[in-house]
Amino acid sequence: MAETPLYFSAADRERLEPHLPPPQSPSQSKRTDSPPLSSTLPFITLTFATSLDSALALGPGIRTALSGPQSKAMTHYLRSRHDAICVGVGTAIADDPGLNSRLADDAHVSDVVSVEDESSTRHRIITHQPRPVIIDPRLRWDFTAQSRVMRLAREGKGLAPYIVTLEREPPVHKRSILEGLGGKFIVLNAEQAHQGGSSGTHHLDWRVILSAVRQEGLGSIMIEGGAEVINSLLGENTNLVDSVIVTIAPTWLGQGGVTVSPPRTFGADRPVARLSDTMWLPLGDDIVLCGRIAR
Ligand SMILES: NC(=O)C1=CN([C@@H]2O[C@H](COP(=O)(O)OP(=O)(O)OC[C@H]3O[C@@H](n4cnc5c(N)ncnc54)[C@H](O)[C@@H]3O)[C@@H](O)[C@H]2O)C=CC1
Ligand SMILES: Nc1nc(O)c(N)c(N[C@@H]2O[C@H](COP(=O)(O)O)[C@@H](O)[C@H]2O)n1
Repeated sequence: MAETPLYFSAADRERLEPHLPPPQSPSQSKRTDSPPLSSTLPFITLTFATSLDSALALGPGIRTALSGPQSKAMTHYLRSRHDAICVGVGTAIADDPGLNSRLADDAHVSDVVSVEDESSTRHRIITHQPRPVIIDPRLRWDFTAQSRVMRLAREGKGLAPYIVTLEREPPVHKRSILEGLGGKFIVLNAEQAHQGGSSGTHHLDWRVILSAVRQEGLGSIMIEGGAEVINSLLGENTNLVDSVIVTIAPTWLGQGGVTVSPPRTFGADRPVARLSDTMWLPLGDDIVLCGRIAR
């Protein structure tokens, strides 16, 4: 079924600009005073949609629409303004996500081409697509050529993922699907990647993950989720985060949801993290909160 076109106005783009990475191509932004990209890490935007009770989804494995059409368009604009889009394997398994930008072309996006899908229907799409990056240390995601992100890559509407893993020898048939579409496995060195040097856990040092992303030539990354990813970045890795953009939907999902609530890294008497330089952008029924982690 055809999706409603996603439009994001020029005025709202201007308001978001101070919270976005430096533009990489002329069509991505009008901003010209951008600082140079860090050489070792990409610009990192943490972004997700939450309910009023801090839930990302109704429950584990349940794909849950929180964003309305306007804030969804904002997210797809963000996708068009980053080189990469990252989710944990839990999200890849639960959602079978597309992880592309499906923003409708308009006067403000010049990177537009016309493509034909498998049913010979023509679509106009933007050509700057983010590279999906899936964090999957033990290769739990049993993707196929029909997984949504692979189909979109095949149709020229998105890019095939880079899968960050510790598994040195990913299955040959998986490698062939991935590489046939332009994706790849990024195999990390287990000794370097384990936080605290303990290779008994599957918890990897975000700095190592993100350096590997940067080494692929990706200068900016939006990290969308899910809960485990967001909680670990807000809990003990806030120093890595350049910008936070949260869509708040006026709904309560109720108990049992997949929630954002980072661990108390500084003890029980201090907040874990707080935003400064905040900007609130109402979009339809939702509100989008932008800010930086207060240092
Ligand atoms: N509302 C929203 O904006 C979003 C909602 N979601 C929802 O979140 C849910 C999935 O969340 P979770 O189950 O928490 O899964 P998740 O997507 O956070 O993935 C967790 C898994 O990723 C891997 N991982 C993450 N960080 C790692 C690290 N530092 N080192 C090594 N491995 C790491 C591990 O294998 C871990 O089990 C889904 O229901 C999805 O729909 C996901 C993204 C955005
Ligand atoms: N911004 C936002 N709003 C919601 O309501 C959501 N459920 C999500 N989820 C994230 O978007 C991914 C799905 O993307 P596709 O539409 O399949 O491209 C999902 O996997 C979450 O990362 N985000």
